[in-house]
Amino acid sequence: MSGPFLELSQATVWRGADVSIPALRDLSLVLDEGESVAILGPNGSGKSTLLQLIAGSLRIENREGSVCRLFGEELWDIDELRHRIGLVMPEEVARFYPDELAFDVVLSVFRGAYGVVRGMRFSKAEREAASRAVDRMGVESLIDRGFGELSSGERRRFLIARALAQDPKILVLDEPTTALDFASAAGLQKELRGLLSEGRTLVWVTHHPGEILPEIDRVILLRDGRLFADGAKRKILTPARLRNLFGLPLKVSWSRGWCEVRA
Ligand SMILES: Nc1ncnc2c1ncn2[C@@H]1O[C@H](COP(=O)(O)OP(=O)(O)OP(=O)(O)O)[C@@H](O)[C@H]1O
Repeated sequence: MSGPFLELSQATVWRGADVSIPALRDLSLVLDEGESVAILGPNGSGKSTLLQLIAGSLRIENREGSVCRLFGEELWDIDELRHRIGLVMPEEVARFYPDELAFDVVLSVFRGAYGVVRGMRFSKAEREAASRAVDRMGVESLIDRGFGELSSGERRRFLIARALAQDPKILVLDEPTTALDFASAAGLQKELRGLLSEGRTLVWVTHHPGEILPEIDRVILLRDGRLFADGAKRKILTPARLRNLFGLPLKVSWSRGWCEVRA
């Protein structure tokens, strides 16, 4: 372990002007570098909001006793943070023009931009780092294709390559296997296990407990923007707790570190 990269204490986050309920409420949580974690919860429970807090792109309500520290700092430089934390969110796909070259999508991370990099200069080191990340995700044959021409799974791989190009130690993934077919999801899981074995830390939001990799032991459950449970997955993912969380009876079984949940 190398110390906390996120420290939240009584953190509340409001999103949107006309809302009466915060997206996260009084959340207290510590995430340590070296400890990967899966985050689960019903729709609207605040999972993506928490990821954006981790990536430094949202702020908490300024209240006495409320704290949000990233790498021990309450003020951070977003460019520096991007080198340390790679964020992949499904809605990023829509931020790129369909005719953007897939390789340019990867390069855009070095300028904190979403595409439109034609005309920008990149150093040899940046191009090489982008190529390494693309190779890593197995999409090198597609680099000259338009981003909009790619399948969902291919686009997802390019977005992960984009996040990896800056070699972050922490990778934050919002539902990375959504819309992927069985083989693509399994292939991506294999790549992500490889990243874990290199000592990277994954923060993985998922709707499916069955996707939680055996290497990831800690599970955080959110409900209505609050912390519902946090701990070792075998203690947390029990039928009683999941019934409480999702409001329906569920069966839970385990096999070699994988969890299966059925209605
Ligand atoms: N840009 C926004 N403006 C206003 N409210 C928002 C915005 N984004 C999210 N919210 C609200 O914040 C709350 C938490 O949303 P969030 O996206 O974090 O939940 P989630 O657990 O990731 O949901 P899902 O599983 O559906 O992706 C929800 O009530 C949502 O409506």
